[in-house]
Amino acid sequence: MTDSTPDSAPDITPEPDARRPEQAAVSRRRLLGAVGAGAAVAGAAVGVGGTVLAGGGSSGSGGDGSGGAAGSQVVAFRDGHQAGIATPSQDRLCFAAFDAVPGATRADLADLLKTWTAAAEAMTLGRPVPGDAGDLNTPPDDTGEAVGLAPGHLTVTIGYGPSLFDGRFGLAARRPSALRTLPRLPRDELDPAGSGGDLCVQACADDPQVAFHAVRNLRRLAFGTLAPRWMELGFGRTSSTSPQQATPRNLLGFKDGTRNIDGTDASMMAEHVWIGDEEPQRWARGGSYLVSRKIQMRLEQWDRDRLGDQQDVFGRFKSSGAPLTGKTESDTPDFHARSGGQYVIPADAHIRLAAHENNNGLRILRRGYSYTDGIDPETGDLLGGLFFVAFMKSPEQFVTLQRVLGAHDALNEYIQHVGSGVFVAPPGLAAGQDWSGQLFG
Ligand SMILES: C=CC1=C(C)c2cc3[nH]c(cc4nc(cc5[nH]c(cc1n2)c(C)c5CCC(=O)O)C(CCC(=O)O)=C4C)c(C)c3C=C
Ligand SMILES: [Fe+2]
Repeated sequence: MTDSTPDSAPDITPEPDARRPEQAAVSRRRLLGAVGAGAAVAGAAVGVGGTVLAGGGSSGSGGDGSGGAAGSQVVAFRDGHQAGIATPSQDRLCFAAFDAVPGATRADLADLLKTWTAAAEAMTLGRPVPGDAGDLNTPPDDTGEAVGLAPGHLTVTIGYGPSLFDGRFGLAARRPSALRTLPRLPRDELDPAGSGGDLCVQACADDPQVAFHAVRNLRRLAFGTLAPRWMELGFGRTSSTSPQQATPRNLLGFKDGTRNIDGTDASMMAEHVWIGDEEPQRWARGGSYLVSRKIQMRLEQWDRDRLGDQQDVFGRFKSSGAPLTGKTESDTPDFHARSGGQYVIPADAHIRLAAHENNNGLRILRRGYSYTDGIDPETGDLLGGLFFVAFMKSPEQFVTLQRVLGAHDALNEYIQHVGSGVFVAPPGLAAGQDWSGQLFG
C-alpha cells in the first residue's frame, strides 16, 4: 500500500453570526451538492474515486499535528473490507450506536449514508467534513476540533443492527441471515439503554480527539434522521491485531490479545472473520459481524486479590504473559499439564475455556478497549472495565464462547456484562461506491 501525504488541514475559521435550528439539514444538502459520493473531497489533494490513499500501518503514535507525520497516518478508506477490523488497532476508540428517529424515511436514511461516506472519507484523510466553509449564515460544516491535528490513523467503521431490517426502511429482504439480537446469555445484566441500536459507528484513532470528532460530526450530519442511543470512549486498546504491535494490558494488569487472530493472516481472516459465500445476501459478503459488550470490572475487589489467584483466573503469569505451563508470552499453553493431580492451567481458567483448542477450533478477532465511567456515587469505587469488541463470520461464534465463559469462567467473580450490541459491518467500498448504494442495492 502507498502512503499519501495530505496537505495540512485547511482553516475553517469563519465565525458564524447566525445559528439556526435547521442547520443540520442545510449542511447536509450543501455537503451532498459540494461533494457527492465518488467525487473529489473538497480541498483534498487525492481523489476519492479510485486512487490508493494510504497505508494502514499504525504504530500507536500520538497525532502531533506535524505535516511530516501526516502522510503515514492515513489508513485507506476504500478497500475490499472496511478499515478498523483487520487494520492495526489504534490506541483510542469512540463508539456510538444510533436509532432512527420516528418518521425517518428510507430516502432520509439513503441520503444520510451517502453523506456519511463522504464525511468519513474526508476525516480519514485528516480533512474537515467537506462543504462551503465561508458561509457566514450557516453553521460550519465541520465542528472544528480536529483542525491542526494529524489524521491519527483514523478508521471509521459502520455497522447495521438487526432492528434496521424491520419494516421501517424496506430492508427486511436484505437482512443478513445471522443478524439477530443475541440471546440472553448466562449472568447477563444488560442495560437496555446501553445496548442495541439500529446503526453503529466505531471510530478508532491514535488521538482521542480525532476519534471523538469523527463520531460527533457523523452525529451532527444525522440530525433529523438518527439519534444517538449510547456511546463509549475507549482509552487503551486491549488487543493486538498485527504481529508488529506489542501486546497491551487490560485494567486487570494482564497482557490481553496474545493469542488474538492476526489481521494480516488472510486465511485465518477468511476462515473466522469475513462473511463469505455461505451468506445468501451478496451485499454483505466481505463484511463481518461486530459484537460489542460493555464489561464492568470489580476493580477494587480484584486489587485485593492475591497474585497467585489472579494468575489462576487467567491461566497466565501476570508479569510476562506466559501461560502457567510456559516461560514466554508466545509459548503455546499446555492444557493437559498437571501438577499434584491438578491442572496447571486450572479447569476454570479464562484461557482454557476460551481457547480454540477446547472449542472445536472456534476463534474470533478481538478489538476491545479499556473504559472508565468515573466513580460509583453509591460506593465510591472506581468504575471501569473492558469495552469488548470482536469481529467474526457469525455472531454464533461469540454466543458459543460466552455460554461457556458465562457459566464457568473464574473471571466471573470480578466482571459483569452490562451492555451488548450486535451489528453487521458491511464490506469495504469500491471506487465510486457509497454506503447507501451498498445497503439499498
Ligand atoms: C466471549 C468472548 C470473550 C470475552 C467476553 C472475554 C472477556 C475478557 N477477556 C479478558 C482478558 C483476557 N482474555 C484472554 C484471552 C481470550 N479471551 C477470549 C474471549 C473472550 N474474552 C479468547 C478467545 C481468548 C484467547 C484464548 C486463547 O486462545 O488462549 C486473555 C489472555 C491473553 C490473550 O490471549 O489474549 C486475557 C488476559 C477480560 C479481562 C475479559 C472481560 C473483562
Ligand atoms: Fe478474554
